[in-house]
Amino acid sequence: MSPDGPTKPPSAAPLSEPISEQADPHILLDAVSVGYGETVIQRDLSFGVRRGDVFVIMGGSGSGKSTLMRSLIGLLAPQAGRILFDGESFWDALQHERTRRMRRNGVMYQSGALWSSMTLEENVALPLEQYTNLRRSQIHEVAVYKLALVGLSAYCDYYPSEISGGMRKRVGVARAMALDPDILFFDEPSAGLDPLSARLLDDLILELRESLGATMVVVTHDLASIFAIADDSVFLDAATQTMLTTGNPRDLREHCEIKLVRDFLSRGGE
Ligand SMILES: Nc1ncnc2c1ncn2[C@@H]1O[C@H](COP(=O)(O)OP(=O)(O)OP(=O)(O)O)[C@@H](O)[C@H]1O
Repeated sequence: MSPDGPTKPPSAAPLSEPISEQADPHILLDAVSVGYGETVIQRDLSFGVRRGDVFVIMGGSGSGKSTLMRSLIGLLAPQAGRILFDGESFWDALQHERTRRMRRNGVMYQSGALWSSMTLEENVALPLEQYTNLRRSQIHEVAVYKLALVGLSAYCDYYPSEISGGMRKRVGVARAMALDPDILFFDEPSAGLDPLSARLLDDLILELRESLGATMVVVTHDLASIFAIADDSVFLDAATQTMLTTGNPRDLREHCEIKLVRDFLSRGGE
């Protein structure tokens, strides 16, 4: 195997091997393939996400990051393999168990995905109204609290069109946290943001990890974000349609034996 070639992924090991070094991973992928219909986008994905880590799914455009994300958040069944949360196989579970699990996973979508006709508070309250039996006054309290966590308590009555793109993303984070998830998924959080707003969102992700202790899974190809927030990562490759490596991105930038990964993490300039 050439150290520079995108050949067999060094860490795509069977379940019985190195992944077990991670005691009690929060999320575990075991030989997962994802794609659409007969078309495979990524195959043989085997890695663990440690509890409380910020874990980044990275790779070039079209490598399948969002596709993998869809399988992790319950929108797209994998073509093969297992995805385990707390040791339980998500896609093998009964529908009502899957639904219960999905409620424990918060998702922040790329656009923020807010309802334009609702105030920020109403947007954050929506999952509480849908999935809990809380009284109206309690829902109000929780929604205001979540907006305060993302620094927007003064904007509860604003509409999405009245705030900036960075603030809308924060509302998306507040809504993703509404049901006190123990895993938070972020799809391209910095997309469309200026560098300063993107940096503030990175800071927010780290603050929330500290204060909530949640596990964060982030899809991004923004290098500044990757180095700012990631404890651990997986690199997906479009050409070989599989993962090339896992690890802390700073370590990978310096020491990864695969040139493609080093080039990606240093913008091609070493
Ligand atoms: N609904 C779909 N049906 C069929 N193919 C799809 C669908 N969505 C995405 N694809 C294809 O899957 C491949 C991976 O796309 P995906 O969006 O997962 O990549 P990505 O790494 O997230 O890309 P980017 O960084 O550009 O957002 C692409 O070739 C894309 O055309």
